[in-house]
Amino acid sequence: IEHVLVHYRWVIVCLFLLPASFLFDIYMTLRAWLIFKLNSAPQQHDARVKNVQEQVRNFKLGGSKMCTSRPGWATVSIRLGKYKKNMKKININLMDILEVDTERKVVRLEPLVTMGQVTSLLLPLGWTLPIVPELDDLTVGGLIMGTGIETSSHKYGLMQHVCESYELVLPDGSLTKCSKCTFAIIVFSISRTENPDLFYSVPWSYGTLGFLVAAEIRIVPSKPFVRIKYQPAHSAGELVDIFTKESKKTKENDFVEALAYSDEEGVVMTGNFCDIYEAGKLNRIGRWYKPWFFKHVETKLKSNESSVEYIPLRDYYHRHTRSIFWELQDIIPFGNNPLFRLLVGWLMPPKISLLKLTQGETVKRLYEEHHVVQDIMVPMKNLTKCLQVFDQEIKLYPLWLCPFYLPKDPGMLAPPSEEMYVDVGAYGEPRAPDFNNVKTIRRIEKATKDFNGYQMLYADSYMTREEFREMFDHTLYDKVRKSLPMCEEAMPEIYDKVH
Ligand SMILES: Cc1cc2nc3c(=O)[nH]c(=O)nc-3n(C[C@H](O)[C@H](O)[C@H](O)COP(=O)(O)OP(=O)(O)OC[C@H]3O[C@@H](n4cnc5c(N)ncnc54)[C@H](O)[C@@H]3O)c2cc1C
Ligand SMILES: NC(=O)C1=CN([C@@H]2O[C@H](COP(=O)(O)OP(=O)(O)OC[C@H]3O[C@@H](n4cnc5c(N)ncnc54)[C@H](OP(=O)(O)O)[C@@H]3O)[C@@H](O)[C@H]2O)C=CC1
Ligand SMILES: CC(C)=CCC[C@@H](C)[C@H]1CC[C@@]2(C)C3=C(CC[C@]12C)[C@@]1(C)CC[C@H](O)C(C)(C)[C@@H]1CC3
Repeated sequence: IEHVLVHYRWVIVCLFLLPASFLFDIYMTLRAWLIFKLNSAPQQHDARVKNVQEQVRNFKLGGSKMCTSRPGWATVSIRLGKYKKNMKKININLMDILEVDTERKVVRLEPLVTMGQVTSLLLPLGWTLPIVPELDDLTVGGLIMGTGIETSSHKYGLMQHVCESYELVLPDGSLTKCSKCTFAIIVFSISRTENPDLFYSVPWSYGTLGFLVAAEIRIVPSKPFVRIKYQPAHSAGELVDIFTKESKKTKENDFVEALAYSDEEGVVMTGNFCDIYEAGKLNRIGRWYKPWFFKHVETKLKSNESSVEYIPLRDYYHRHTRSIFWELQDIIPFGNNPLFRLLVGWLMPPKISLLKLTQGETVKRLYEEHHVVQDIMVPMKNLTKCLQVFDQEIKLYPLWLCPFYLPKDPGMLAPPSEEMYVDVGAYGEPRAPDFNNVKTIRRIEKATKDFNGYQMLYADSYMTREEFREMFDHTLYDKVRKSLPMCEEAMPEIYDKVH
């Protein structure tokens, strides 16, 4: 049965999930279109927020705590969110783009707006978010309460570093706005002044301080294409050298990313916005019949020379969406076959939420035992050692390498000094002979802590509460939880949601 479930999962996926994903997308597109034509989103926002406040005010203290009502299967994470079972679920039905203000260079978004929605709206206007995490279905709320990273992060940092303000319904039902500025502004019905402590403790808080109802995120001008340069490397030293050097060029490179295909080979990609492309070098990698991006990049290893291509901006942002990084090859083994792409490619990828909903206990257990999904964020100077640990412990390729700048802001991440970090992402089936899910991941978590690094918390974490508190600085978080009325009684702690 296990063999059939794993090797023939594609039958269910191709016959049922792909058409279902397609119908769901049509529904969402029609809905967004209708809302914009009726121009109703901004007017309905205040009423919807009042509804969230009412639900929170109706919560009775004692025993259970509060979380959002978003079902576990709908989220972009490995978790099913079992903690939600016994909690009071607050329905946050806020999924619209409220305002695009090109003068102040900010966009005001509701928490269920997805990255796919943002790029289809902003790019035609010539604007973009400084950081656009690449999976279409990632939401603003999840990326702010968790974290978000992209290949422009070497310039801008993480999602939290490009946010201007958050509007939250607090555990006592009051509405507040917080931002990093220290001067007081009173906006509409929002009665409190800006609260920088709250602002800095929201990222990585996983919805344990209150409910996000809107956020202002910076926007930057965009251009229609990305000029991308592929630099193949044929030793680990060369890969780390080129990657480190390119990540430091924050002015010259708009995007930096690398894929390591083995312990000795990888390709570093640097990208720049541009208005026009050279004839014959345009590659619309987002088209349904094109090869999966990571397979396309792998072909660059055949040569020692670097090469250049032009990719439409939206195709670039969502370059890993069609193959769900490299996860889809395990689910539909022939998904990258040219004939399959030509005939069925336009239905791809299946929605992650539908895959989760239909996966069943056995597949879930098999994934838990024989699959790794981890993103580890370490200082760039420790990258070589980190790659060695990954090779020894899990031997899983490709690895995703994404640089990001980490300032020394207050909050959960307290790096010893501000510096360039790198996110090392491992997604797939490990080939290390001694792999044991819990033991191996615990060893990787320990190494991460020794490197002054952080584990991304959408994935499985096996740290004890003490280890978790050593990795993430809870000083400000604890202070804010104490100061917010009813917070400690009504909201769970981060650890209780993510461990
Ligand atoms: C509040 C608001 C104000 C705007 N103001 C201007 C303006 O002043 N000048 C200007 O040139 N453009 C403005 N736009 C952007 C405008 O939506 C785009 O130009 C858009 O692409 C219009 O073309 P369309 O109606 O054919 O697009 P559509 O096909 O209707 O939309 C394009 C994509 O945008 C997304 N989308 C559209 N509306 C919404 C919404 N309300 N919530 C969430 N997602 C949505 C959808 O995902 C869709 O796929 C504004 C958008 C909004 C939401
Ligand atoms: N490139 C990248 O940066 C990528 C990032 N990710 C990760 O994926 C996750 C995002 O996935 P997504 O499905 O969008 O989010 P989720 O629904 O998984 O939400 C993540 C957390 O944010 C909380 N949250 C979400 N919305 C609100 C809100 N309005 N108010 C209060 N709390 C809220 C949730 O709380 P609750 O538990 O109460 O529901 C949950 O704990 C992030 O953790 C991100 O780090 C994944 C892939 C790529
Ligand atoms: C920081 C970055 C770039 C993170 C990328 C993370 C992705 C690779 C993760 C996020 C959600 C994720 C864990 C998921 C899966 C693969 C890896 C994903 C896509 C899959 C699709 C694997 C197959 C599983 O049966 C199941 C459907 C449950 C999950 C769903 C979530």
